[in-house]
Amino acid sequence: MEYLSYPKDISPLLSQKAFLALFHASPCPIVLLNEPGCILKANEAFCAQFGFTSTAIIGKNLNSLFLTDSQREEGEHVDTTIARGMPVYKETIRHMADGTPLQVHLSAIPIMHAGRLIARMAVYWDITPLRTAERKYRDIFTHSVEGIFQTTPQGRYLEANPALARIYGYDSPEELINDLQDISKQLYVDPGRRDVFLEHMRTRGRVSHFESRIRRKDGTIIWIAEHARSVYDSEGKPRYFEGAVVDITQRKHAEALLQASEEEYRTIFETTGTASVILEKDERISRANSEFFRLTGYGPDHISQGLYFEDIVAPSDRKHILHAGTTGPEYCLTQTGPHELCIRTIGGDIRDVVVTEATLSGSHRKVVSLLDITERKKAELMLRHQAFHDPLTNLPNRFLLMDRLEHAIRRAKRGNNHFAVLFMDMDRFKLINDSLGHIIGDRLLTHMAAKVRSCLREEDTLARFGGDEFVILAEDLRDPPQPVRIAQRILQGLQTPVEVNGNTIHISTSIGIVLGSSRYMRAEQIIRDADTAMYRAKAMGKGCYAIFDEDMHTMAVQRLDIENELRKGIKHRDFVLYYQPIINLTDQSIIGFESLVRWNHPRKGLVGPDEFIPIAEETGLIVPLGEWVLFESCRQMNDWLQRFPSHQEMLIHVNVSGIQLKQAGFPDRVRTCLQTTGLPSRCLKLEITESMLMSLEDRAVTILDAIRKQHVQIGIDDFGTGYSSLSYLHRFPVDTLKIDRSFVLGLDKNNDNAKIVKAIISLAHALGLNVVAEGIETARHLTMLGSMRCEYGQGYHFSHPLPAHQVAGMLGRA
Ligand SMILES: Nc1nc2c(ncn2[C@@H]2O[C@@H]3COP(=O)(O)O[C@H]4[C@@H](O)[C@H](n5cnc6c(=O)[nH]c(N)nc65)O[C@@H]4COP(=O)(O)O[C@H]3[C@H]2O)c(=O)[nH]1
Repeated sequence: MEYLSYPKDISPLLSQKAFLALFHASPCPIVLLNEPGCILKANEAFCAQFGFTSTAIIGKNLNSLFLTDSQREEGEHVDTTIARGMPVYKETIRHMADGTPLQVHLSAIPIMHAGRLIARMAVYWDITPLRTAERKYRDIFTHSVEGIFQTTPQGRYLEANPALARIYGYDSPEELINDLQDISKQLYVDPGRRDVFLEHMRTRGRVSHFESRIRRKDGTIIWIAEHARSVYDSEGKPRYFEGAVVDITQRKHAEALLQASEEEYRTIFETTGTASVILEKDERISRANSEFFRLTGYGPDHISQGLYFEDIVAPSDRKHILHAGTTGPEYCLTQTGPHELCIRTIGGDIRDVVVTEATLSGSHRKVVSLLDITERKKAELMLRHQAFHDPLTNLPNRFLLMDRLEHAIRRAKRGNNHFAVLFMDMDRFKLINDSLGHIIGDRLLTHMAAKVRSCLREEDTLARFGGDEFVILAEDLRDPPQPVRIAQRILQGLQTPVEVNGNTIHISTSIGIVLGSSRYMRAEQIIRDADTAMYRAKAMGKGCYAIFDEDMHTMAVQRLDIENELRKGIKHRDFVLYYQPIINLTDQSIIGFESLVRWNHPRKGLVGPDEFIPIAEETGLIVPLGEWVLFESCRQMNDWLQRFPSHQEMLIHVNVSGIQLKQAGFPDRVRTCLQTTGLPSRCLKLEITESMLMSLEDRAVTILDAIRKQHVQIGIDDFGTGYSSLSYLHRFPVDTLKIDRSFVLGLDKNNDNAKIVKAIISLAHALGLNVVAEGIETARHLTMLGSMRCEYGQGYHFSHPLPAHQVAGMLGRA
């Protein structure tokens, strides 16, 4: 304490100018006290700090001035220490003049002279802000939710706050500091992670967002993010690292989930098979999948340069999207839910797509999917076309024509349409088709279609109605003769022969014309009348036209009546069978009977088959009627066989229509009939007309084979009238030829007929068939046929067709 060893009296010091200047200029509050502790001097800083005036405190005892009762003891302790010549340095509380406590650092220094205390000096330093700040930062350190640490570069903890202990699973920071001796090994899960941390510290002096997996005290693994910096010593060497730690495990889990869902979403987005895009609020495409790029030809570059949904919509469909914003190219899809749209690819191709939109939740963005249905649309169009067009000629078919006709009728009823229907049937088409083959037949139909089309106006409908039938619907006619002029043009146009595969073929058609009138309610009625007129035209000769008139109408009505009555007749079984014997021409014995149906009409009496069989065939009623005839014939023949045992070899010839033959399962029905009636199959012969047989073509062979397998015989009826070539005969599995009665009746008058009959008989024999001659009316017929070696015959010369009971009498006598 030499520097404070002053002369015995302090007064000289107090009067030294230099001391006083220094005393007063000091920013630290200082008081100079005499030995009893009374204030000799107080500097300005003291007065200012504690709120005293210098004059008011000079001479006052400092302890009495400053200390509260509770501080008396402390004051005495300081005094005692000072009295022993020892300085006192301590933090304590001193109160200002107004009583406000201040935290101060007190330096109480004895001033000695010759080993004796002569004065003392007290220096105060207000440390209230310092301690407040310290407390504040300590609080932050202690209560922070982030872990705060100081570690040595070697990997030991110097400091850790409670939050860090909590994050790492320790009960207290102290436990953490004691336990974690080597951060590198004990804390980080991934080997080398601490090295990365140290490398950052070395090169940059800090880390931020340094994310690592760490092992907690209980072994569980969590994710943390560290922010830390190096603190260096005066030589620039790192003294320690300090920083903060945040537990980011939940965020990492959330991120992982998000990433997984993002992955899932991306996979779905990419593999959905549908072109998909994400549209921003302004309809800009911000993302697209590879299917979109494949469909549209656009690529990722177009997206990044700014591609709007409108850019891919075909101009024709842009009206379906609506200008939605006021600034920028903002467009939005106007429809929600799946809807069809045409898009234009980068190459300019137009494709049909089904658009489906979904708004992404919580945003204005949308996912728009475009399902390419171009091929499906094409297929639909094709199917629609096929459904309404004939594949051979590409003309409208029956359905389309009927639809247009219904429409024409409705317009006519409103009074703004005069129309006509022309029904055409190619003459002799069947003959040509059968003799020259289908390919040529098809070529002729195509030729006819083109020829007729060229005779019509653009707006007229020409339809292929089926087979060789064509129908024209001519609308908005100016005058009644116009359809006639159309018919004449067609007939004239067809006069030029057609060259097909080296064949020169003359074709013609018969045309039935119906003028549209208000009495027609339905398209079928018009077609029916046009068909009737066409038959009239055919009857007039080939290449004619006929206009449907009232007579025809009457006939058509009569025909309709017959159809209705026939229906009833079948229901009521108003039919009877007559039987005409078939004779062995050599010994004139009866070898069997042909069953011939008659209609026992309630008003007209017995009606012959020519009057109703054609109508039954047209309407399909021949099927139930024919079934009855077959059953009744077999039943009757079996009855005779039972009653007349000497006639065991008799056959029953039953006429079968081609319509019946075409019915699925006809051979099975024959078998059932034989089983039900008990007639032996060898006693049944089915007669099919030559023309029916030809129309069945190859199918006939299969059906007849199935019938013959049951040992039922087959005969060709009306042979010679069906335009068939004799050379076709060998193709059909038949047993008998029946020469049409027109040839037999003319035998004695026409030498040509005799030649034909002779040729037919020889051919039949050559093919192993037997022959039945129909229509033997005279003994001369019989003689001639005998000389031609015809085995069998039937006709009025032997017997008219007879009712069953008369046949029984005949058999009884024979
Ligand atoms: N001028 C003349 N005619 C003779 C003579 N002998 C027989 N006839 C007639 O010639 C027809 C022979 O029958 P079809 O050629 O099978 O011709 C039959 C056959 O094609 C058809 N038909 C008759 N019954 C049936 C049947 O049950 N089903 C089918 N699908 N058609 C039948 O009706 C046609 C006509 O039968 P019908 O009027 O009974 O006429 C019978 C018969 O009465 C004769 O010496 N001179």
